[in-house]
Amino acid sequence: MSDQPPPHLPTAFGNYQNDIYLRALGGVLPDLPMTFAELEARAAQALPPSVMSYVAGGAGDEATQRANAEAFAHWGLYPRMFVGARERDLTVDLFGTTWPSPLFMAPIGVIGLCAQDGHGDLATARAAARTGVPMVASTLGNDPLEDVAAELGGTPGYFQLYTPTDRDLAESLVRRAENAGYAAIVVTLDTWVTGWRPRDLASGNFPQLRGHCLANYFTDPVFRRLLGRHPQDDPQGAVLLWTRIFGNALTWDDLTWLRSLTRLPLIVKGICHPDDARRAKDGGVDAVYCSNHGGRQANGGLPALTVLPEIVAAADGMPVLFDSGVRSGADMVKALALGATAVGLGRPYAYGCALGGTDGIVHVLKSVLAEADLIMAVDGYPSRADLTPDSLRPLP
Ligand SMILES: Cc1cc2nc3c(=O)[nH]c(=O)nc-3n(C[C@H](O)[C@H](O)[C@H](O)COP(=O)(O)O)c2cc1C
Ligand SMILES: O=C(O)C(=O)c1ccccc1
Repeated sequence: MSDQPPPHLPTAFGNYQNDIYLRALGGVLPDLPMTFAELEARAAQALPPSVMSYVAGGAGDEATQRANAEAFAHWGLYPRMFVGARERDLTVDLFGTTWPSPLFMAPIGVIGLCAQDGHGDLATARAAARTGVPMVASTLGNDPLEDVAAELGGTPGYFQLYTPTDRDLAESLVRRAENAGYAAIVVTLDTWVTGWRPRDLASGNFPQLRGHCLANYFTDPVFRRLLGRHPQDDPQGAVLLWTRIFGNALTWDDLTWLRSLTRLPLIVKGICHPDDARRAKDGGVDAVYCSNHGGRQANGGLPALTVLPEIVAAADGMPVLFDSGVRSGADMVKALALGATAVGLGRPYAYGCALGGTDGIVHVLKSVLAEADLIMAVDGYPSRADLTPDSLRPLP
């Protein structure tokens, strides 16, 4: 059999579909799930219950978490015919770099624990290297940020900063990220304190308190100075110190300092009010990141997708990154149509990691991209620029 795809089947990202059908002709069926529902169900069987609870759970009765995903169903894409969208261009330029598509991996602090070997951060970076899908590496890694960066190949990585109370430690983390080659700093604003998470509370489950995912702190010279000894010599003291310095309730006055920390592009994550987007822009950030942390932090909030158009309007041409509730290529296309510059995938790739490490993540990324690409093909939107709010109609 020729390995050229039949001409009526898609090219580019949609090629993943060809791969699957062609392998099936050779008798090999996919061993990884093809839907989010199955991905989540199988991850629940593969992961230790404590890790599954932490990843899948959210704040309160998880109404906001569910609403994030359901918000996508309130929009439908108009199909357009006679467009001949034989080739799709999903590329996007961010801060002078061209990404192959607007999809990226959102920071997930316990991704390390999702992999069987405890190195999910490295698995994520390797998936980024294999797919070209950029990764935002969390402060809360199981492997040091330098080791993660070393696995990225040529794919861009951003470093997500949880701003500690100690400014020297914040600066040290940022300097390390710069030296390791990260291309932007993402400061997360909505998680200086942990939200009310009943699933984890019921089992007293908080991985960091057991010393997990603190590698960036334990390897940091400023952290070690504050601790006064090597973290290995005092693991309990090290975790205790972490609980004291982890979160800083920042105010707008701190933005000047944050901006002064780096010449890399600065992105603020957790922006869900247009006034905050405007003020962040005035404060010199390079992009805002519209997200409600996947409903993990505050229940009773607005779905992130619902506020996205207001954030895009307020950002007034500045890039807007988006996540919270993206489960499929269709979701990705809708977020783009509502004005997102780039779209972050969260829990789905964590489940992929749980089921197959790097291969599992690559499968999830390729599936989302293939579906998005095929929707743009079938519905006649050959490029991101063709996807506008007018491409969507609200459902009753
Ligand atoms: C298990 C888990 C850990 C997370 N850790 C971080 C983190 O360290 N830093 C951060 O900015 N966001 C973190 N997030 C939030 C994600 O970046 C993203 O906003 C969220 O997953 C989007 O929601 P969704 O996964 O339901 O689509 C985490 C999310 C999950 C599920
Ligand atoms: O679990 C999270 O979503 C997360 O990012 C976090 C990190 C540290 C403390 C609390 C929550």
